Amino acid sequence: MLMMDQLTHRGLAKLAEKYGGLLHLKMGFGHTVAVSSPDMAREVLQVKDNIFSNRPATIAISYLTYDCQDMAFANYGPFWRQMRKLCVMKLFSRKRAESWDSVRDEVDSMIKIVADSAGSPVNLGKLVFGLTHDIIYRAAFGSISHEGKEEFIGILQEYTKLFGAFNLADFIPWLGFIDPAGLNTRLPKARASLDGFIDKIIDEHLKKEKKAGDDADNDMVDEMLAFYGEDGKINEGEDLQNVIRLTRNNIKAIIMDVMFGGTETVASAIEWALAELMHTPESLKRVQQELADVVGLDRRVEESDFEKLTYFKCVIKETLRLHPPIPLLLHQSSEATEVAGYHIPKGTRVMINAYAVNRDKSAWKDPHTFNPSRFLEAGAPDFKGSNYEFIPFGSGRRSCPGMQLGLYALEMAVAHLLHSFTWQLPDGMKPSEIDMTDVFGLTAPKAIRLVAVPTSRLLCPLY
Ligand code: HEM
Repeated sequence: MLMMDQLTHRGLAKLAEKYGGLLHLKMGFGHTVAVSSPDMAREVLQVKDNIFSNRPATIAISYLTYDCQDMAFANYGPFWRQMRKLCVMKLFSRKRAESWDSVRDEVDSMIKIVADSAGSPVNLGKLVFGLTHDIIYRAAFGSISHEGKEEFIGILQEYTKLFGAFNLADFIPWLGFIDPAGLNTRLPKARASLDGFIDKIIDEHLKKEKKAGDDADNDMVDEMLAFYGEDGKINEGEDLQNVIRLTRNNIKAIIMDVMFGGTETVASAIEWALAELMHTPESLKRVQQELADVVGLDRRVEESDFEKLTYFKCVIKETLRLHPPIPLLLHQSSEATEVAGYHIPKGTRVMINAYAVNRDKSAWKDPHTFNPSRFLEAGAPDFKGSNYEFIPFGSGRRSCPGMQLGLYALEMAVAHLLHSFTWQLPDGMKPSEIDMTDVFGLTAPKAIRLVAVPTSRLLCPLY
């Protein structure tokens, strides 16, 4: 218990250097195992994927997800399977134009903001966190006016704090009365705020009359309301319309999954990509030269250019390797099993350290150096889930269902910021002086926001 402050992605990576890729920690009454090497990650995420596909839920997570009525925290089983199908086929599907449109529109708005600030320092970190909140808020609720967004972000921030707060009762249940963080009062208050906020949105959507052919404008709440039923039911079967009935709690919990899955992850990756490029000016020069050669300076970059932007794609991969937005993947064993000859009891909490795996020194040359060119080599690993030395989106059953949407937003934002502007550090700061530390939470964003001065680079108007 006295090692709690070492149980971050960095602390566990350090412990793994001493004790190896699989280490056991006994905390209170629970067993925890940390996985830090590609071989061990393969054992857990591929060989024993069926056993390690549950999620550990703390008291706060269970309470805030209405007893795991969502997808991200539901245990593996028929309920999770149908919820995941709903997410993949309906909510995150490329066919649902609203989400992808919201990425394009919000990136456009961001470029306008930056263009208007040309010549002055821009807090890029703050800007891109605002961008991803706007994208996901609009994809979920369809409200272009952003009305109520600030209130909702306040609720999200309290949820993030509550998810991450240390609670002794998670380890020693009968010590729940020792509550220094005030969780026993903060949890009901936070959930009541969310109830008030989303119930209102659901009611508005229920009242809204839909005209035939409106489907292309459906937001995520519309999509889920097509499966709405007061009593709720989830059965096995192929035809989702017949087997799924979602309650309000399901809808609220899934909205929170999307908010947590899709905002900080993408924002921290955008900020890290820009920070790493500014930290290594030769890479920044090379990627901007590629954009100038492939796209030209007389127009803005478009999605159709991406496949020709080979080095740019390597920059995105190298960023996700060094800074996997979710550094620790949390799984739990559903039965007793063995990994590499070691006994793992049923119910063991398993932390797969994507940060340590992506920097494993037997898999990567100079693992801590930002070197996008490593991905130009033939046979370089990809992040689709079958190379266990590179797992920014996880792998197997619980891997990220929002990968396509997340990558789209990440690539659009970084490509536009790099192609449209030249970036300089403020007040004569040197690249080596950029603070490259991170903070540990559900994600691992930059500890100190990146600030840089833009100047327009294009010969055409930006908007
Ligand atoms: C760069 C962007 C993103 C990265 C790097 C990322 C990464 C991940 C990772 C590592 C996991 C956990 C895998 C595991 O436990 O083994 C995950 C799960 C998840 N992600 Fe993403 N994600 C991104 C974007 C998104 C977006 C845009 C959404 C939705 C709009 C999303 C929704 C989810 C959900 C719902 C889960 C839980 C899946 C489950 O438990 O079955 N993610 N993501």
